[in-house]
Amino acid sequence: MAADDAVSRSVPAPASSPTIASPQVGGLEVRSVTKSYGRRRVLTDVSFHVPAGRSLAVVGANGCGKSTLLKICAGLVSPDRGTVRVHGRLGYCPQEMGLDGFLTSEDHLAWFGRGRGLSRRAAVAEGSRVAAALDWSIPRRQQVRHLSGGTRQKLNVTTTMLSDPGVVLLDEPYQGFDHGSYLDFWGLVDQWCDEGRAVVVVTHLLHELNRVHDVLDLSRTEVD
Ligand SMILES: Nc1ncnc2c1ncn2[C@@H]1O[C@H](COP(=O)(O)OP(=O)(O)OP(=O)(O)O)[C@@H](O)[C@H]1O
Repeated sequence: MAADDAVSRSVPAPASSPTIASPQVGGLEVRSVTKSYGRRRVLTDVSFHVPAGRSLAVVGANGCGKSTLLKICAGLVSPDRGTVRVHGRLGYCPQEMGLDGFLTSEDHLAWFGRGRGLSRRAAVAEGSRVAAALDWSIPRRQQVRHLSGGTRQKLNVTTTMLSDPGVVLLDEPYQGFDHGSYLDFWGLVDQWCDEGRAVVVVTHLLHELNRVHDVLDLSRTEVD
């Protein structure tokens, strides 16, 4: 594989301190990414750049490759060609939630927080701040399988932010949110940009495109 074809990402050293760090400044550069599944070409020569403090919405018809593109950016799927460069720590909020129904929300925060060296108490405190911004008060003992779908999705977003990512990848993250939480979510995107993060949101909601800085329409593969 030629150097230019490799997926490269900068991986930060593990946090040595359990204290809460200041927000990461991040950026994402995608160049000429092409991907097929078998004979089916899903992405052709996709390029874009999300600098620190900017947000990008990825839109397009069902099956045009939005989730595949995000998985490539997250390093979960390899492109056939092209490069992805991630500056800063990466946070990925997948469409299929990686939650364990028999654990509580606090267990999840402690679990994800360990990746950054946070104590359970610090992880719950930090997670509670994100949750509060989504108008959610984290229940102490309820197992995740007993939460509503929208509430599980809030936990999905909250755990994503526990790594204090510089680059935030969100795949239709507001599914099941009530209207107020949905508006809160877009307010959070603004806040994350103000903090210097680079934010990518896969969305079908075209009337919200004025909430982001840039739009990548995979049906056309151009950045407006
Ligand atoms: N692991 C896989 N193996 C084979 N085909 C796949 C795989 N993952 C996705 N596909 C196919 O690739 C195409 C793009 O899928 P993808 O999920 O990226 O689209 P999408 O734009 O996110 O769709 P949606 O808007 O419905 O969520 C689809 O035709 C899908 O069936």
